Amino acid sequence: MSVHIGAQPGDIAERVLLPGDPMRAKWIAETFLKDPVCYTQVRGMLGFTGTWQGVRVSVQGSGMGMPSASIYSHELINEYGVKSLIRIGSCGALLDDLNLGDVIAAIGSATDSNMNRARFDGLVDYAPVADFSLLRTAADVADRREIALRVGPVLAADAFYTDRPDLFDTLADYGVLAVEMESAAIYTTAARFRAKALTILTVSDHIKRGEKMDSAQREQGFSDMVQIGLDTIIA
Ligand SMILES: O=P(O)(O)O[C@H]1O[C@H](CO)[C@@H](O)[C@H]1O
Ligand SMILES: O=c1cc[nH]c(=O)[nH]1
Repeated sequence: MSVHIGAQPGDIAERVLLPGDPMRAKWIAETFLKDPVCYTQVRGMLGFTGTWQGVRVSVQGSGMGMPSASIYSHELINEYGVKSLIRIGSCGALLDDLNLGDVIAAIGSATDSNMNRARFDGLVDYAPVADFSLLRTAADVADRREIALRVGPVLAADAFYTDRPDLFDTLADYGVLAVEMESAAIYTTAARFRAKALTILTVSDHIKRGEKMDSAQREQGFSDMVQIGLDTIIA
């Protein structure tokens, strides 16, 4: 058992989906995995292992924000031997041509977090990026499933409630698709410890238009994202 995950060695698969919400982890495990077993309830951050098309896959809640996501990705890789992580998250769209329910793969992750500035003494603006093989597989899977997948950069923000919404317009000018709160930390941790990571997101809110998903849209949109994530992680 690690500090934040109550699993024994071998309980967690080498391939892990990482939703922020532990209840989404439960829903994914119960809806998609065969024979899911809950291996941790520490802090209510649920984790499950089952199989998808005969391959062992785990689904682990990672919480909200980069400190939390860093803890779970660090322990999964370093204490449980996890090799591939795919974040399965919700996001707020910044571009006009994105709509609720659209699915995004984050090729890179700009961030206002200070974590990487501290790592590099403020001397380098490290660029957290997706693993290319996972990204290419996700694009192929989405094509095969006839799900439109928008690939581009996102912002991993420290604050959900921001005092600087004007920065979203500037980021949109630079082609940043959406805002969420974990991808930069997961990409950085995976790079540091030689694991593969990808972030797939469903647009749950439109920042400029003030739109929000209702529960039915959320479920259908999240199903598309989860199926891309599962097919990608077992490839
Ligand atoms: O839906 P999840 O995966 O939690 O992701 C998004 O939702 C949370 C904010 O509501 C943040 O964690 C953000 O990144
Ligand atoms: O971080 C997030 C996630 C969903 N929606 C947002 O507006 N922000």
